[in-house]
Amino acid sequence: MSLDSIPRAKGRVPGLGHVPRMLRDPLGVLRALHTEGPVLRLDIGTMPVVVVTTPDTITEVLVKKGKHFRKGRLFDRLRPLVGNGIGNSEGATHLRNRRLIQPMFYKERLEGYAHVMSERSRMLANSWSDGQTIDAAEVAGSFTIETLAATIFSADIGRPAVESVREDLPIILRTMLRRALAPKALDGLPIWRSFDRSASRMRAVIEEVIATTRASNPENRTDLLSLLVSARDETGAGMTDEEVRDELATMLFAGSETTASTLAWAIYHIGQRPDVEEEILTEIRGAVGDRPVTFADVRNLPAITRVLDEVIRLHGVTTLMRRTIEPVTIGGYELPAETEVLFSPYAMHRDPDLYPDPDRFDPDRWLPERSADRPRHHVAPFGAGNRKCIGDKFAWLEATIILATILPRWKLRSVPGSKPPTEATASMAHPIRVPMVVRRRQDD
Ligand code: HEM
Repeated sequence: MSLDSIPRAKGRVPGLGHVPRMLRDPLGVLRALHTEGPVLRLDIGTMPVVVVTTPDTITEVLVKKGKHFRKGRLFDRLRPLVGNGIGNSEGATHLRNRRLIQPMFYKERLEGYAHVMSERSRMLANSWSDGQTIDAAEVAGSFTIETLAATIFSADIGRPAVESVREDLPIILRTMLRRALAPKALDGLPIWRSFDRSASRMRAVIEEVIATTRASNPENRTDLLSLLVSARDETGAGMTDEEVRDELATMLFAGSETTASTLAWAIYHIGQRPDVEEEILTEIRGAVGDRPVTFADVRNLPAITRVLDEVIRLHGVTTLMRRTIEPVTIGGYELPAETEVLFSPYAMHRDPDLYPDPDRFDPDRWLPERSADRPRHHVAPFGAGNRKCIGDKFAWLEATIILATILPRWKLRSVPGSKPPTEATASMAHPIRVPMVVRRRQDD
């Protein structure tokens, strides 16, 4: 069994395969592949990767034939950071640890995190001055990293971890995707050293905080780390320090850039669309008024949810991968064991066959009357199947609370003359800079 029958993607260079094309314009290539066929072969150096581009073939990989797959190369190469956390572990270990972690995202926990999110959103809103220019990408980046760290680590003992996360995580995120896609032969390059240094520093600091938490009555605390340290499986066994460290690093990695990018794009798009902004403000006035936004308010703010759903359609996760563990047929092609498979939620969500006028920001696509007939598997910003995102509700909660807190106080508009933000490729198609001017609303 070989991959020879699968059509090759365009733009292959002898020896390097499609790497030059991918590194030059990764997002453009991912989108272009959707016009080349449902199943394609891409060569990363000499390693073949099968790309699946349609909702049906992606669902085959993630759900219908999911048991024939493991996580692939992209995730292997994240091990220096996330070890064997649930994003990376497999089989019984994944199942056990996912079950132990899941309760941390139950409603009663989210209610508690919502307090932290709401308080931090008010602090942010109070920190601006009228007429100030901010970079919404930077603001969203620090806000989500610090809020995640504040919900993960208890405030008193987690400070060193929060500091390290704030310094090191952005360095790691900047280098991550390129490192994952570059051939292994390039591993020794000095450009990766900052990734390795930051990853090991962050892991060392997290280890220290775990030790302090274990020694400090974690049963009486409600932060995520204390919950992880106290969690027990059905045999009564808990997680080792190493497991806890890997799960924390996984949450920090999986939960920060993703949410930050969504938030920054939401602020940008709302600033471009006064009609959408007005709809949101009317809703906030009716549902929340002047008091702090709570967990219970979020379901009464559907106009914000529609904006977030549209933002994640336009600017979502760029690349995910799997590896076959045994021969399996996908899209009519037989893939042998150990085949690397790649797919892009970003490119799928911009496919004009699925979303007419795909580059247009149109939150009304998500109105019940316009989305009711859309097949569920055409929408996969958080993945699907047993590896679906565990933090989707956390992310939407945080983004909704911050938007509902800042928008009634501040009007945010792009700096006059500034160009639309460029999409950079990390795990998300995140905006590089989003310069915005903030104006106090009562001065309108
Ligand atoms: C806009 C925000 C987010 C997006 C778009 C997003 C997207 C995703 C996607 C697509 C996956 C599936 C990966 C795969 O199939 O290979 C995933 C998994 C995961 N996400 Fe998220 N995520 C977001 C926020 C978060 C947050 C806030 C957290 C934690 C606090 C989180 C934690 C995780 C974890 C632990 C996994 C691995 C789950 C497993 O393999 O069992 N994510 N995420």
